Amino acid sequence: KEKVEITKEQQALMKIITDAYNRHQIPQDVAKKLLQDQYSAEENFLLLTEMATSQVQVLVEFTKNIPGFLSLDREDQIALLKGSAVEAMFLRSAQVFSRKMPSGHTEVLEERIRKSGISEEFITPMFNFYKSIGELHMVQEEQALLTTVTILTPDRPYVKDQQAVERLQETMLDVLRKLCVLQHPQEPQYFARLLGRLTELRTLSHYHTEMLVSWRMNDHKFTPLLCEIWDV
Ligand SMILES: N#Cc1ccccc1NC(=O)[C@H](C1CCCCC1)n1c(-c2ccc(Cl)cc2)nc2cc(F)c(F)cc21
Repeated sequence: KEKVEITKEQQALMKIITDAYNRHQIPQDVAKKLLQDQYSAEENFLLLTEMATSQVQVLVEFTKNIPGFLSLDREDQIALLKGSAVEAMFLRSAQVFSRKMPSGHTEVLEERIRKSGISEEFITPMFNFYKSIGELHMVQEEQALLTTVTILTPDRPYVKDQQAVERLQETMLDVLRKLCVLQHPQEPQYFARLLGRLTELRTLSHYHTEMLVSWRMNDHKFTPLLCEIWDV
């Protein structure tokens, strides 16, 4: 049984990424708002576009702290951001949903989201994903590294130097793999399960345009940044 050991450099890398991930989070907590009041479909849609817009802004700031990201070709940096923004948003939403809350709060939050204006057909796949993320009980380092691995996906549209992105992603995957073995020694398949969630995440993200345009209201307004990032 080979001894899994995180090197000093990998330890430093993990700290940089986890600190940046925690630093670059949206200030106002959307879960708290949703738990406090019930909003109309219009108000919820506006809240979503505000959350998503600031989520993209914090994502840009976060990527600047990924060692090696700024050394990538500038256009490839943009392609990676554009290609991962929706997945990062659902990953963040899943992590918000999976947070430990006082008893009964998760149920209220789920109910509020079910009634927020999202079309029925997307509710089940979305909550299936959220619950499968919750079951993993990720530590914050795993959450930060999983988001980083998602951003560093080489086969996003328009990425020119895929090898450079692949090298960076492999560096992060190696740290994540070791961390999973050390954090979940009783579950050798944990790392594989974690990566399996990224497949579910990509599938869910394919629905995002449909989810937005089918929000139960008329006249869906988007911010210019969201028009850039979302295919709306
Ligand atoms: N965007 C975004 C975002 C960024 C950071 C943190 C949470 C975010 N998510 C959000 O604000 C939305 C709210 C926005 C108001 C109306 C109800 C959903 N959201 C989503 C959800 C994101 C997208 C799409 Cl199409 C459907 C749903 N799944 C959530 C799960 C949670 F537990 C949670 F609290 C909030 C959640």
